[in-house]
Amino acid sequence: MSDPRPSGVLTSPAASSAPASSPTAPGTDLRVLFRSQVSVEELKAVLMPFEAQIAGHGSAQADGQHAFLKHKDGKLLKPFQKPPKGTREVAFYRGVQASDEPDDVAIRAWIPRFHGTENIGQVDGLTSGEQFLVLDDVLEGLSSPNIMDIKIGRQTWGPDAPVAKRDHEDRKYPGTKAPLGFSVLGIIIHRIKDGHAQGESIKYDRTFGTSLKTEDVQTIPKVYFDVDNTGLVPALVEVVVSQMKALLAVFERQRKYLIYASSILFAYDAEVVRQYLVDQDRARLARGVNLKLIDFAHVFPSEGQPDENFVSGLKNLIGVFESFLPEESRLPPVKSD
Ligand SMILES: O=P(O)(O)O[C@@H]1[C@@H](OP(=O)(O)O)[C@H](OP(=O)(O)O)[C@H](O)[C@H](OP(=O)(O)O)[C@H]1OP(=O)(O)O
Ligand SMILES: Nc1ncnc2c1ncn2[C@@H]1O[C@H](COP(=O)(O)OP(=O)(O)O)[C@@H](O)[C@H]1O
Repeated sequence: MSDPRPSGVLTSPAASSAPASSPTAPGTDLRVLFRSQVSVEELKAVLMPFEAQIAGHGSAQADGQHAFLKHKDGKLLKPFQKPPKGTREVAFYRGVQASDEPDDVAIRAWIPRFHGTENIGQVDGLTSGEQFLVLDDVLEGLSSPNIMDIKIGRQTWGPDAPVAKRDHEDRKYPGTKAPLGFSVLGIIIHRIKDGHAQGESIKYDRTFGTSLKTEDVQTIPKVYFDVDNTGLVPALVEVVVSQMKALLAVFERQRKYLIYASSILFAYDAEVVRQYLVDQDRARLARGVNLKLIDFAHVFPSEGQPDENFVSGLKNLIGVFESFLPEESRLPPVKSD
């Protein structure tokens, strides 16, 4: 991947959603950092490439340009997509975070915390900046994160999409998108070997998901939980399934949004699984699993309708994971009211 680190900084208070009196100490808060003119070297000392970006614009499996960045303080910088996608995504994060409506409060628990936007650009007198969303990193605190990005929905385009985009999207991931309503964009795992979680990672790029046949969908949990190497750990699958069911319950209830082309980002800590295999501490195992919904470039008002496209895709995905569990460990179905 080419080095996506910026070559300079553009201060842009107008683009930031942070209050003018950001309370964090200088040097630890992005808004403080970007308001003062800092050198390229200072900037490179606090911003790093984000190696765990599976999919999306700027990922290694796309063009590697305009990629996510990781700040030393743990936050992620996601490049702002061209309008209307970037503006829609920012409006969604702001709306959900500012609202007291029950649907928003429920959804808030399932999306990364949003910390406003920032601009980074050239310091050359005539600046041209790149705008970023500042987000919590779903992988924060996981020492050997095993991650998977699954886009939910048979329809992955919004009502504003031209016919060519609809057709192009509808043809992708043929084994899962049309028949089941989800697409595996990629997986990264850290293998547990000789009693420890390895630093080296194994990556499955989008060709895993695009070439997956409908009859082979059980390969998804098999690969993600590295079953050929670790064996099946039913407690781990149970925690993941119970989080998926809790997310499903929120989406069966909510009547505010139609969310197209968003993904569930699955994350668990292979190191925590290794410890679980030694001491069977289920509470710590559960704390080592984190599922969040990401990518809100195609969110539209639902005007009182349920988001059937999202709900049916997620139900099918839960079915795939559940049927991977031994019969006796399957969880009861979620009640929608
Ligand atoms: O080729 P495109 O133009 O449809 O690019 C897709 C992106 O659309 P955009 O260019 O932003 O309108 C598209 O972005 P959106 O979902 O439209 O935001 C995805 O990144 C898609 O990749 P995948 O389906 O997630 O594997 C991208 O698809 P691939 O590049 O993987 O085909
Ligand atoms: N909050 C986050 N925490 C950790 N990783 C993330 C987060 N948001 C996105 N990612 C990573 O970045 C990739 C692309 O994210 P996404 O929001 O889908 O970008 P795009 O809008 O360019 O498609 C995901 O596949 C995931 O690996």
